[in-house]
Amino acid sequence: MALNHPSFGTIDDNRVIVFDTTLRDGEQSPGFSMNLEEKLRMADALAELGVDVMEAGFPIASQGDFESVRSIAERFAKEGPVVCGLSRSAPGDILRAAEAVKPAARQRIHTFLSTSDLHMRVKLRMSREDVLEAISRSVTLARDHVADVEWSAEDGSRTDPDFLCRCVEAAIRAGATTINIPDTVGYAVPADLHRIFAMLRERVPGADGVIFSAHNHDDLGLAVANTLASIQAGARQVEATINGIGERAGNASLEEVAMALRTRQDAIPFTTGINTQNILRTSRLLATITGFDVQPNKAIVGRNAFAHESGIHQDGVLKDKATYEIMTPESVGWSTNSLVLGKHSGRAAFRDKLSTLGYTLGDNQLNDAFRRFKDLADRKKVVYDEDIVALVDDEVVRIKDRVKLVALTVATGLGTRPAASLSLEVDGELCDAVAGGDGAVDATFNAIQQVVPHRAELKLFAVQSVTGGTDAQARVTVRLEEDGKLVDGQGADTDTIIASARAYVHALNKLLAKRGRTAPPEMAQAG
Ligand SMILES: CC(=O)SCCNC(=O)CCNC(=O)[C@H](O)C(C)(C)COP(=O)(O)OP(=O)(O)OC[C@H]1O[C@@H](n2cnc3c(N)ncnc32)[C@H](O)[C@@H]1OP(=O)(O)O
Ligand SMILES: CC(C)C(=O)C(=O)O
Repeated sequence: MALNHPSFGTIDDNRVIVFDTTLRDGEQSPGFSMNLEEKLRMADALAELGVDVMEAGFPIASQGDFESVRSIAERFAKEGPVVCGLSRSAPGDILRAAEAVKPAARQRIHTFLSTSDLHMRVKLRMSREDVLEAISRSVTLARDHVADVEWSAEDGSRTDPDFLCRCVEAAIRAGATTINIPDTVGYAVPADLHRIFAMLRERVPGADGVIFSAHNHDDLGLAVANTLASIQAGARQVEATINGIGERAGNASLEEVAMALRTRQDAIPFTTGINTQNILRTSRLLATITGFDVQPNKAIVGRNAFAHESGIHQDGVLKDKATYEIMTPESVGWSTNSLVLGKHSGRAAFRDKLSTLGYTLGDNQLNDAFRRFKDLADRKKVVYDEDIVALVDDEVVRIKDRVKLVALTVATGLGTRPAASLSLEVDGELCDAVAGGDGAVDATFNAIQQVVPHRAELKLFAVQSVTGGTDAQARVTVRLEEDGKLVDGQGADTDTIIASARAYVHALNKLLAKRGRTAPPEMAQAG
């Protein structure tokens, strides 16, 4: 049956109202306090996102909170979401909330009181009868000020079912238009909430004239699942926060609930007014304002939510995105998905990355470059595009080399003379050498010179870091001069000494090429 609501008029049967509480429960996350200007920026973003109700704060909490709610209410004085202020059942709280939300075109007072035996006995020190009376008084007072009143049974999911029915009945009789049953401590499992909402709708007189609302905390990681179960049992308002922020482990994440509904229309056929393309932007704004980034694996808005690293997935996505993406990245505001190259990647993604970087390699070159890429990925946490460019440039120039670096070990330390032991393949023949030097690089170059004696002088030795971090690749340039001919060699590796050896060998290969491809390199005795 379509409902008639003071703020929304007739609400379609399959429409779920999104009640955003980022600025109230979200702000209860330790360290997430926002100042007035930040709250206003967030409020604008939430309005653009399309939330139906914005819980702007808890006006009695402080002068600052009152002014934030009041300013947000002024911001939406002509149109915009319903602006809501939270209050305990105390008259002072309710009057303060009423004053704060007053400028808004559509105003709501949200008043709450604990109903579980534990909370009533220990925290409130009130009897059941006291609580029932306080519910009637507080909701009546709130209704004297606004037409749209939400009442919440704090710790509702742990409340005795019969008593919960009596509390909800009292709130409806006093004029509440929305009844919220919070899982305040994140204790419930989906079946619990399903049972509670089904029970209230069946047993409480007047239940069909109000909106039931779900407000779930994530202490067991079930906030979103519990919210979806509540909808399936008849809740038509969901309370949620951007990035799932909120008291302790947080609240149900708004973006996850909205996208679960949109993606699984077949299972939960309900709609929201959320403009999903704004989700990422809103999430990022909140992270910027609070200084807390979401974790990379966070659903929908985490850096990895649409990133694929493993070869089998990347191959699938390149063939058809639907193989591993259940929604499009564009639908929530990402410009595209991403294939991240790492040690689990395969040739398909590597080839695709090379082609976006402008390289077309033959099969042999590709295989050699891929082997080196895997080797690099084993040693380096993140393989950036710059790493691939360095690696492929290195591979491409090396493909016809006559001298190849096969193995290198360097021993160095305080108080010992560095020694390098290496193996080179020269025109297909394996040659070993051991040499000392005035440093690890010097020893390495001396060992190379033992295998391939030459008259060339070292003119330049330059080391550059390809990316940041201690696991970054070093790109080394070596310049040699022989008989007035200058050659530059490049080498890249996460190990600076290996990169140096590669660069030196590369320069030597160029010298050999300049001497003429038929002339054999002067080779020392293998050994
Ligand atoms: C489940 C939730 O998220 S509820 C919202 C939680 N958010 C907040 O608490 C943030 C804002 N809170 C505050 O700024 C302060 O706690 C205030 C201003 C509300 C109250 O501050 P104080 O008066 O110093 O009280 P204090 O916070 O120490 O204790 C809370 C009091 O409220 C009472 N109380 C708690 N819930 C309710 C309620 N729904 N209705 C009436 N009284 C309540 C408690 O029993 C306690 O009363 P007591 O002092 O007589 O024992
Ligand atoms: C005030 C209520 C809705 C609340 O935040 C809770 O119970 O978690």
